[in-house]
Order: sequence, then C-alpha cells, then structure tokens
Amino acid sequence: MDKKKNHTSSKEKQSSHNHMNHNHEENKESDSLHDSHEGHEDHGSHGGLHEHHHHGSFKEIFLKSLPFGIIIMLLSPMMGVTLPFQFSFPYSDILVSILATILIIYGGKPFYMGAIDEFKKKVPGMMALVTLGIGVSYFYSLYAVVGGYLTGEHIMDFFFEFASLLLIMLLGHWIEMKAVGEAGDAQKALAELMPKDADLVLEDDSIESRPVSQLKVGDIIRVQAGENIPADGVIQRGQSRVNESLLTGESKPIEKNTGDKVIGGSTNNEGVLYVEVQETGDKSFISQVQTLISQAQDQPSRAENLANKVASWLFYIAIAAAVIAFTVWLFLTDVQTAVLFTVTTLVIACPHALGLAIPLVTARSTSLGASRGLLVKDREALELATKADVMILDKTGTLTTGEFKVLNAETVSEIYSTNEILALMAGIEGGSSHPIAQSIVGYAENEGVKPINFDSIDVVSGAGVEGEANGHRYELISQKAFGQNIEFDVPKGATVSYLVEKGKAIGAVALGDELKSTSRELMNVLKSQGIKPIMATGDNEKAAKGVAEELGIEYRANQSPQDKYDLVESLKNEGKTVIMVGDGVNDAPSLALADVGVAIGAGTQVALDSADVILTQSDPGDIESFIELANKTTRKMRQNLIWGAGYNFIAIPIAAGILAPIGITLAPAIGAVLMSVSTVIVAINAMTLKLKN
Ligand SMILES: Nc1ncnc2c1ncn2[C@@H]1O[C@H](COP(=O)(O)OP(=O)(O)OP(=O)(O)O)[C@@H](O)[C@H]1O
Ligand SMILES: [Cu+]
Ligand SMILES: [Mg+2]
Repeated sequence: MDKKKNHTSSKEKQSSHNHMNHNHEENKESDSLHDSHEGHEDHGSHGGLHEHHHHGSFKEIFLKSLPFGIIIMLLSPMMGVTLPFQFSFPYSDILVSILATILIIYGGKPFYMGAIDEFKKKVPGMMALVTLGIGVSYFYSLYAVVGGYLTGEHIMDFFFEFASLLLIMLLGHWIEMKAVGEAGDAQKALAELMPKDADLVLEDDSIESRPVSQLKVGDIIRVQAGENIPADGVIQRGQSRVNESLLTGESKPIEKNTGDKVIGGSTNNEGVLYVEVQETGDKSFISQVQTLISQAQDQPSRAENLANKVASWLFYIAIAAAVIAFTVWLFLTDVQTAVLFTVTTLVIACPHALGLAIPLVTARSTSLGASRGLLVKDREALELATKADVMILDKTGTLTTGEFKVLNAETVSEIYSTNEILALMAGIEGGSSHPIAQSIVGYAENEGVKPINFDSIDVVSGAGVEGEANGHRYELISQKAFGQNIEFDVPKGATVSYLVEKGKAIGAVALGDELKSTSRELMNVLKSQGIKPIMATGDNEKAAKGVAEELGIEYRANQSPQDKYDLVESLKNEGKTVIMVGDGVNDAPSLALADVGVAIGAGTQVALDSADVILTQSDPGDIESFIELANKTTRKMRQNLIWGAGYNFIAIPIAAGILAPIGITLAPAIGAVLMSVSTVIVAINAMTLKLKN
C-alpha cells in the first residue's frame, strides 16, 4: 500500500450516519427548502462581495428615500431640460440641494459604508464604483448650484440624475438580494427543521419542556403528531408515519414502529412517539449534513476564483474607462456631458452579476442536491463528473441490494454439526458491518440457533472476518482468501464464504443477492453519456459474471481493496477521469483516489469519509441524478460567467459613449437599471436549475 492510501484513514471523521439508508420511492423537489428572505444579513456564505449588505436593508432604505427622491426629481430639470411634470420656484434649487444632501447621507449609506469596507480590505469593488458614481453626480450638482449663485451664471446641475440613480441603485439591489435569497440556502433550511424545545418525559411520566441543546443521550422525549422530531433516536413507544423528505429526499412518509430509528428534523405525521435520544448536537445527522454543506460551500471552486479575480479587476477597468470617457468628452463637448458619461460608466460597471454568477449557482445546486439526498462534499466533484470517462461500480450494496439470502449453509467437517457451524458463523459475524453479516445473523436466528460468543473479532477488509472463541481461532472468509475449492453445493451465481479453523474449512455458506431495480437503467444512462461502466467486486468470478452479464458491462472479480485501488490508479494514469461508486470498507481507498468518489446508501463510515459525494439513499438512480446535477450545475456556471463578464465587456464601452456617434447614449439611471437587470438575469438563471422528476 502506498502513501495515498493511508491518507484515507487519516481523513477527518465528518459524518456518522449509519441511519442514512431509506427505501427509495420517488423523489420530489421540496420547494420549502428555498425559502425567500429579503434581509441582507445572512448572505455571508457568498463571500466578500456581500459585505455591504450588512449595512441595513435595501428595502427599508429604498422606501424611506423614495419621497425625497421624488421631490428632488419634480423640482429639478433632467439634463437641463424641464419635463412637463416638473416645476420650480425661486430658490427651489437650494431646497433640492438640501434634500439631496439628506438623500446621499441616508440613502447612500449602504454604498459608501460598503466602499469603506472594501478599501479597508484593500479590494475596491462594486460599492466603491457605485459610491464614486453617486458622489460625482452629487458633488458636481452641488458645485453647479453654489457656483451659480456665486457667479450669477446658470450652471446645469444633475440632481435629477443623482436622485434617479440613487433610487434605482437601492431598488435594484433590493430586487437583486431578493433573487439571491430565493436561489436557496440549504443551511438555513436545514437549521429551521430542528425544533428549539423538546418535551422531555420525566421519571414520573410527567412532561417538561427543555431546550433541545440540553437533551442528553438516553433521555426520553415525546413527539406529538405534526411536530418535528428534536433529536436522532429510537422509538420506545408509539407508531407513526414520518416524513424525512428534507433530509434524505425520500418524499413518501415512512412507517415507523417501536424500535425504529428516527432522524432529528424529520416530521412526525401521525401518532404520538416516545423517542429515546441517541445523538444530539454536533453528532446528529442534521448537523453532520450541515457541516458537509458548509465545507463544500467554503471551498471556492476554480470557476469562482476566476470570477472573483475578474470582478476585482473590474474596479480598475471601470476607473480607467471613466477617466478616458471624461477626458475625451470634455475635449469633444462640455464638462456637463463629460460628467454624465463618467457617472454612467462607473455605475454600469458594478460587477455584481459577475460576483454572484458562481455563488448563486452553487447555493442553488447544493440545496437542490440536499433535497434529493445528494450531498456534495467536494464541489470540484461536480466539475470533474461532467468530464468522466469511466465509472467503476462496486457490486455488493451498490448494484445489488446487499440484502443477501442465505441459500445454503452447512458443515463440511466431521466434527461440527451444521447448527454448530451456524452458531459460530453468526457469532463471528457479530463483529462485521458487511451486508453478508446481517444476513447470516438473521438466518441463524430464524433457524433457532444461538450465536456463539466471540472474545475478539477482527475484520479483514475484502476477505472476511476472523475471531477467537473458546480458545479457538476461526475465520469466515471468501473462496479467494481461502484459496481452495471445497466440495459444497453452490447455487448459480452465489457468493461463497468458508468458515476456517487452523487452515481447514469446517463450514461453508452460499448467499444470493439481487440486482437493484434501477441498476439496469443506470447502465443505459451511463452509456448514453459516454461514460464506460466497469463493475469491480470482491466477490467470486461466478457471482460477478452473472451480474455483469445481466447488466451487459465489463467486470473484474475477486478484487481486493488494493486491486480496486490499482484499477482506479491505472485508469487515471491513462488520462481518464474516473468516478468510483461504492459503499464498503473495501471501496474506501479507491473512493479517495478516484477523481470523483461517490459513497452510496447506508454505506460504512470509512466509505462516507473517503467520498466526495454522498448519496443518502441506496439507489443507483441517484447516481444518474448526481450526473445530471453535475452537468446542469456546470452548464449554469459557465452561462453565468459568460453573461457576467460579457455584460461588462459590452456595457462599459456603451456607457462611456462609444456609440454616441450613432446616437446611442445612456443616462446614469439607465446604467443603474441595466446593472440590476444583469444581476437579476444571473439570479434567475441560477434559480431555474432543476432536475427532472
Ligand atoms: N463479513 C463477511 N462474512 C463472510 N464473508 C465475507 C465477509 N466479508 C467479506 N467476505 C467475503 O469476501 C468477499 C469479498 O468481500 P468484499 O467486501 O471485498 O466484496 P463484496 O462486498 O463481496 O463485493 P463488492 O466489492 O462488490 O462490494 C465476499 O464476496 C465474501 O465472500
Ligand atoms: Cu450591483
Ligand atoms: Mg460493497
């Protein structure tokens, strides 16, 4: 084993969801995940571009600024021309100057405070541009009025332009933020699922309300119909149907009875449940998912870094364009015209669209994914998945149900009876999380055989289990690990393991497994996408061949964890982009190595930790949805980037007056409208990211 592989085990433990497995029916998108919020306080997740939104709500400031702006616009002519609805009276321009001063101090606050933040961070950006635009139009107009009185000459002011610009900037950013909020905030939606208080059942059966944060493992809580379950736990009493759709994507309520696990944050639809708390706080399923999401959102993707870099250049590009526009227009015409072109140029260059292009798509994609049970830990996985050439799939638990039926279990020794063999097998399997283990334990129970107590049990990944009981060492291992064939009735396509003592087989068990219903469809989808499926399994040649033939795909049998790892490595060395899908401990090294590691279903902890993507349900159909999500997310990002950058590329020269010779010029307020529209378009494009069915 080389270095890379060890890396797997050292990965931080991020999630422990042994209860992630839920039968899959049909997924429906849940709109309640995307609650809208108009505030601007909680958009920190979109990075530095949003700092300015901490300075009050655009909605409130806009509404309060509106009367001032309207009076200014009624009292001052537009570009020196008095419109029909406008009027003036002696010294009305002094009143206008006073109102404008109030307006810039109050209404301009989010912009100049934002600009100050930007300068403090030494990254001047859009707020600096907007502030400059508003400031230039205000100070020039003030100069015009004061200068007019001093010199007795009339100088044209731009208070109309100033007021309309400021109002539209406020309105535009209000609308933008609304659109941004609607693009989805998975974190917040999840946080809202958790109730604040729980009904704790005390010793004397009385009920007391407790904050959820004070719940302890082992507490019994009462959950009434219609309430959300406050913690992960096991049902002690009661039965109900529970809706887990926001957590796992499973849209149908699930029957729950005494002894079943419930997830904190899911909704108790019907009866009263008494639940024993098993996990709270950071260890709960919901906060694990939250951690995953925030980790994913904190890593800027390559596309986002690019967008941010371009957005930061835009400040300098816009300043340069504005200076050029001012100089050229001053030379060609007069100072008033030059000032207007300068202001429009500064305003239109606000790189909002570019700055939000990627974060909006990411937010939408993450919440859409989470609502379907597709948790993307590493965002680069989405970009890489679109380029995939090969998908390596594990068989047991991934393509097949992993719900083994014991077809045949018997002794192959003269000393032990079949029941003794079964008792040993069931005992040793107590220490394994392999799907085979459960089936053997269940089978023994059905046969009325009591498992033998083992003193120590070790799992040999990819081979089986070994352990000690009554001073004897036993192994329950694959045919391959044992290395010999034993005379034993093996049904076609079965998985075979031997119980071995002192190098001699004493028992044998044959197990059968079934294909998952969506496996075949997935193969068709992969082929149509140009992704070559290869099944790599630790199982024996016959069992592997049976499944592979049914699916019509290539396969590798008898693969140890190292073999699977080597397979991924050799494909990567050929320059192929590899997706690995698996659920077991034996898949963990290759999940970590693959370009995109997808852990599917209940899986094991190690698999979940090693993967880039976690599918909470055990449905190959979700692999299809993941690929679809990856393709659509990447496409939307590309569109938004092209739009955001292209908008500035075209808008800045036009604002600077390059088309004036053919009669096209833009007033500052029109520049502000265009800037807002460009951002809203980016937001709408992100919001329309949807998955079929
Ligand atoms: N707990 C166990 N009990 C009995 N046999 C086991 C156990 N774990 C592994 N084996 C044997 O080792 C073989 C390989 O196991 P491994 O976990 O690598 O692959 P698998 O689960 O069969 O297939 P896949 O790689 O497709 O998931 C199994 O087919 C089985 O015969
Ligand atoms: Cu903007
Ligand atoms: Mg497996």
